[in-house]
Amino acid sequence: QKAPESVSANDFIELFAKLGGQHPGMRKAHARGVCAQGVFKPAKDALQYSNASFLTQQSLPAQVRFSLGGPNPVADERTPGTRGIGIQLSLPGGDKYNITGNNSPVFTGKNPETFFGFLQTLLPDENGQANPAKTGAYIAANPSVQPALAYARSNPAPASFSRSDYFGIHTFFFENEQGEQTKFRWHLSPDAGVLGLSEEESKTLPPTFLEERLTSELAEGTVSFTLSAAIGNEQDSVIDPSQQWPEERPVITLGTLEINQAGGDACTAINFDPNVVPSGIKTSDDPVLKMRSPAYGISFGKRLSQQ
Ligand code: HEM
Repeated sequence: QKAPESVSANDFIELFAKLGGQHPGMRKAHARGVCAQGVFKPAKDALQYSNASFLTQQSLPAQVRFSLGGPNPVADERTPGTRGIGIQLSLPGGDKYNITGNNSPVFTGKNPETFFGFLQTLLPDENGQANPAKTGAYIAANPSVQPALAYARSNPAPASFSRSDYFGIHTFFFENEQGEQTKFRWHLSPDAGVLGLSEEESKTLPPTFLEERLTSELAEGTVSFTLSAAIGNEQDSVIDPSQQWPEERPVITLGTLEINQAGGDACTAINFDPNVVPSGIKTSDDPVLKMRSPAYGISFGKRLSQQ
């Protein structure tokens, strides 16, 4: 029932394989997904907090990947659970800004150890069976996993990648000319509105429908999202991704993401590590955010060499 004292990025990669099998050449998490391309049009609101030069641009090219959480490359898309987005903006001068989030505002645990301990309870027992009692006991003993699990229970499977919210979860900072920092958490919301899949509709769909649905939506027009940022207060946690900030925080618009094409493999060679940020944006010391760099790096290296 206790989280391990320490875990490494490689421990995660090995645990993902134990939970979901070996899938050479695939991402070790969020294995199922679809590439997309579009443009990001920055809004000017954040210029009051940040000297990030990309905010003054009209439009930036965006490489995108929508995905399902977990290591299973043929995961059933009709079931509720994690959906993700990776966005890589290319800035003038060659810098990149990676914006990678999930359809939950909170993470399953206050640190990598707590998340790891939770995942370990999902491994089959010596008799090859799942042990929900073990998972239940762990959840009770580790309250920081509870908000994310509660959110997941109330969140139906999205009807489309274009009809889900995505959240950055971690705290980041805007930084201005004087080096002053303002903490924020980002949220990407679909301009067509959030829409969950009804049970009835899910019965009529094949296990994989999200790529085709996105492609047909794009045949009819652009799919767009608004990226916004909640501005944190003194007391809002910087390092704990399991704690949601209060709803009433002021929100500013960062820009609009317009997707205009999907499919292909342009995103295969992209590592959407969210620690890659341009000047004017800073990462926080959230230990989960920090763990993502080495974990994504290992997965990226392995999958590009067909491991
Ligand atoms: C300890 C915590 C975490 C670990 C160990 C982890 C691990 C991984 C790994 C290994 C990949 C595959 C990377 C690649 O091969 O390119 C991945 C992808 C991804 N992760 Fe995480 N992750 C963690 C936390 C998070 C959090 C907090 C979020 C959401 C805010 C998130 C969202 C995503 C998304 C959206 C992708 C897919 C990116 C793509 O399409 O390439 N992960 N993660």
